[in-house]
Amino acid sequence: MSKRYGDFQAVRDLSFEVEKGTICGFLGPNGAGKTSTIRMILGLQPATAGRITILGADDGRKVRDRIGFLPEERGLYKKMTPVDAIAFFGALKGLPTGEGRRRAREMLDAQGLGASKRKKMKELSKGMSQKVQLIASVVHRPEFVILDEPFSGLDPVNQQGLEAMIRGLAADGATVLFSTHVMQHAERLCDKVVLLARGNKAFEGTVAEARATTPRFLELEGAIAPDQAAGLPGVSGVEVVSEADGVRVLKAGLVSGGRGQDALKAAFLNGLDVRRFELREPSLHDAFIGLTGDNPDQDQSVKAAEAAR
Ligand SMILES: Nc1ncnc2c1ncn2[C@@H]1O[C@H](COP(=O)(O)OP(=O)(O)OP(=O)(O)O)[C@@H](O)[C@H]1O
Repeated sequence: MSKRYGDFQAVRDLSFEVEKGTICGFLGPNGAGKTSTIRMILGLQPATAGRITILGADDGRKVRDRIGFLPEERGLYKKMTPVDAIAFFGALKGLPTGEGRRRAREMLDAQGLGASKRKKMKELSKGMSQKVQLIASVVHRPEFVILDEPFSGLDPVNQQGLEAMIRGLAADGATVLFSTHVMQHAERLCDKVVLLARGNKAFEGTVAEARATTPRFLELEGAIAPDQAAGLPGVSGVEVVSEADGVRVLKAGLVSGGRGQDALKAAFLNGLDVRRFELREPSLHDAFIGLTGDNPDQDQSVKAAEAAR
């Protein structure tokens, strides 16, 4: 599918599949087109071109009661208790209120939020209310769960809690699609990732397959010049990561089949001042940069606005 807003092409010829019962990460910087795509999947906004199939339907609205959605813009009624808020969202999906309240209590207990059951939403911390909102979006036990940037604004402990919740949903048989610009979450959670940059799909496959697209590299630290590192066997492309008082941290790419120990041996024989030497496997973050040339931490809507000016 594709999406245009006036002259601006937000999503271009995007195509991907999410297999039943898997966790799929939809990854890209802010402004890459993730929310636009999710809104098209849900039938909340029309595609400019293309089509989707979700749970056998050609429009997300036709199967809305079988889908759970956590939007990027969050907010639950501040004066409600978590139990009431969760049951309310369940009722919107056809779940009887009594059953919604029963499930809400059970799920809040399971998430360690039992003590907050009688508080008002406005009294909860951001991490707690985000967990409540996730529970509210899945209390009707949807087959397909779509989460837009579920980790944003959470501290590492709450992020871990949320990761565990997402794993639990998949373990219970749900299919999960979540968007994020933080690659580490996807690295830990996903069966599959779809990488999006400036509205274009850059990659679809497993995390291991994504990593394999990017060469391994060496990290060298010491009083070494980039061209000295570039002369080591198996090394291709050297960039300076940092430099202070003549000591540099260098990132040196390894050619396919290049061996770290050959480079280390040569560095030793050449008398290079190497104080730290590490062979690094590329992370998903490295793979994203390698595949797209973009940094996932950089907001692309800003770039898009600049380009339009
Ligand atoms: N209704 C709209 N009208 C015009 N431009 C829009 C509209 N919605 C999104 N855009 C633009 O389309 C691009 C993609 O936005 P989108 O929200 O889909 O990206 P995203 O990857 O979800 O990022 P974020 O996480 O920041 O929402 C951005 O440049 C954004 O400014």
